[in-house]
Amino acid sequence: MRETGGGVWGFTGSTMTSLMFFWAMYNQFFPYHLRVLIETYVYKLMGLVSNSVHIKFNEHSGLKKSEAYNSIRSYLSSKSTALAVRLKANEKGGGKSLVLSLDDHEAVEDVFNGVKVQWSSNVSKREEHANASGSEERRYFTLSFHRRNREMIIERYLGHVLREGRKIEFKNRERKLYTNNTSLYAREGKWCSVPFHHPATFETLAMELEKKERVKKDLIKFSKGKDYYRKVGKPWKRGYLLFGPPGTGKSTMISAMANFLEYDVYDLELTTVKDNSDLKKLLLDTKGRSIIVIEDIDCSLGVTGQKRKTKEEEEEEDEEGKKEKEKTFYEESERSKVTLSGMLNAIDGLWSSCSDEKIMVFTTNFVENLDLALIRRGRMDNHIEMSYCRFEAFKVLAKNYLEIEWHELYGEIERLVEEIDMSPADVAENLMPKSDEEDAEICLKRLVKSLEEEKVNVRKLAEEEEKKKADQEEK
Ligand SMILES: Nc1ncnc2c1ncn2[C@@H]1O[C@H](COP(=O)(O)OP(=O)(O)OP(=O)(O)O)[C@@H](O)[C@H]1O
Ligand SMILES: [Mg+2]
Repeated sequence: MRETGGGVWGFTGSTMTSLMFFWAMYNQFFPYHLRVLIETYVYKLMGLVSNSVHIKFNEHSGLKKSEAYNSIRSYLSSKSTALAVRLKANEKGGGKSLVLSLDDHEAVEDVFNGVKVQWSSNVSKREEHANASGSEERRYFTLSFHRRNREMIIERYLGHVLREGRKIEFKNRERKLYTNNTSLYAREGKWCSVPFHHPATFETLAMELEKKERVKKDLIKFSKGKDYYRKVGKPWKRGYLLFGPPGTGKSTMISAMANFLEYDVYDLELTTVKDNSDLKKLLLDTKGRSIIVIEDIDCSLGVTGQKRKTKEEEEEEDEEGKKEKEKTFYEESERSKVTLSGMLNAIDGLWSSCSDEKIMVFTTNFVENLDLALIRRGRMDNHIEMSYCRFEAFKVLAKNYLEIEWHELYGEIERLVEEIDMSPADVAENLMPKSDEEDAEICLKRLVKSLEEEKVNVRKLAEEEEKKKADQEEK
């Protein structure tokens, strides 16, 4: 692909300047309807004498922005940054970086399977009516090629351009965190988004390496599984249940997953969902390549009928007990009328009605409180336990917070963390230097002290428990 702003046509710089001057004058002084008439006849004349085929791609199709136009722009931007002389710079991520694209009235050549095509970026003024965006400028790309290649270009090249363009668009887009929390910013029953910039990655996530690798492999398999899911007749979705005590990294893991796959995140706050039908609408209103998260789902399941039951409890369950399942998730919340069955329907309805790549994640501190129907495989396919900080996880945290791989205190710390249950959040807090004077040794010693104190506390509690038991037995 090479730049054809002037050289390809064999024009000298001054001829080019004259042509551009002529073009500007033409746009300035000829009324719109006259230009349309002239252009129609010029095109017709050119069609009679030329072997070229031209396809026009408008920026707007009807009231909407054309997705094809956007994909073509992204495709051409990847080509033209290296070759075009005149580029346009657009801000991305609130001005943090720039995306370059082909400037107006600029053209570039592309080669596909040995066939040359030319793309030009055009803009014309339209005084009569403003277009859908309210602007009076009408932008479009024109693809020109020899008529003998018509079939190949239309059937293969265009598909290639749109596919590649979409990939680039996806990479360049600003990722988003959506919320339906009305008390924050969203309108009731609607998503509202902010830029998603969480720094967590799998490298900084503290957990057993083997488990971490398993999760990563699972995610890669899922994201590349479009054809596989189609082959086996399954909607392209996957559910994850993250469970474990507070501060073990469940929320951090979600951010790491989103960063790893470059997905958007939808944080679904069930308490603000009015009823089952609103829940369904919200879920259907989510885009593909996203993670839909319901945090602390155990807190939403205060209804006894929804808990996992023992055998005796199951036997005791009468008709009334069964009806409990239809009770709202949020008895304490007067607004939400979302029920368990509504939730199950929304999840299944969502998955079966749109096959975009979507991941749903539930987190809970008390997995035993959840209804089996909610977390059965097929709904929540992968159950991941986030556990207390053991030595492998500690090493990751020490690397993150202190930038060290080894220290003479490691032996003692290994013995302690394997014995004492301390969450990665608490370990991380101990490892974080509190001032510039604190070095790695001070932080590690603080951790050792904390772990030993915890050990004493645990022993004391166990002794008290035993004493209580003994007292009760005596009575
Ligand atoms: N496994 C981990 N790896 C790295 N950092 C962690 C991990 N677990 C916790 N942390 C640190 O502790 C903080 C709290 O962790 P996080 O919010 O992910 O825990 P959680 O399991 O979601 O807790 P909760 O059950 O209370 O929601 C995080 O901001 C992070 O800094
Ligand atoms: Mg959390």
